[in-house]
Amino acid sequence: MHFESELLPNVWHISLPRFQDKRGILVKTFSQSVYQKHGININWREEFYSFSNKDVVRGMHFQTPPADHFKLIYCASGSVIDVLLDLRKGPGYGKVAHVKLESDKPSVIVMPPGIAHGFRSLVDHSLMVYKTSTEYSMDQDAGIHWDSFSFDWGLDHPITSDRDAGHISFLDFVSPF
Ligand SMILES: Cc1cn([C@H]2C[C@H](O)[C@@H](COP(=O)(O)OP(=O)(O)O[C@H]3O[C@H](C)C(=O)[C@H](O)[C@H]3O)O2)c(=O)[nH]c1=O
Repeated sequence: MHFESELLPNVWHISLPRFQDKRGILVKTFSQSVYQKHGININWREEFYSFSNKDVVRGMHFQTPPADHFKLIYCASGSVIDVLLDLRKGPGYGKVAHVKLESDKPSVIVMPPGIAHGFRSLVDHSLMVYKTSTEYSMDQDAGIHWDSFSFDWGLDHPITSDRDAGHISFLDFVSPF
């Protein structure tokens, strides 16, 4: 595992080893000792996954305190443009980072509380896997409208949930982080 870079302060992009042979492929996504060496020592409490078809946009999601959490994500199949919006008060507030996640070149993103996360699927059946450091809390499940901050998703009419279409604009957001 190679800790590539900090996409935003304390947001890690980690490239993963990918072992291929005539049977197929094996990818290791998490190793406690390797992560601990880089100061990432999280008690992951939940894991879940989603499939998304081409031009689906999910996000921008985050959990507010006291359910705010660290989040680990990776694309196990397909490819997405992953987008991160910094909601933490301070000089980095509003900064955006994005990176292509694809199963052919596997990598993981680990983000701390205060980062809104979303992605655009580039193909059908993109499989996104998540770990979080808190258990899901519907009352603290919040979002910012995907098209309300400075990022070009490359399309005007993505497939979104009604809920995501109704999130507040980033301009109206007041950060609790
Ligand atoms: C995450 C979660 C969701 N749900 C329910 C809530 C909704 O009724 C339904 C779908 O949830 P949502 O529309 O929030 O799913 P996504 O839009 O795929 O959200 C996910 O993708 C974006 C990009 C993220 O970063 C979020 O962390 C992640 O939750 O599952 C639960 O009951 N438990 C859970 O832990």
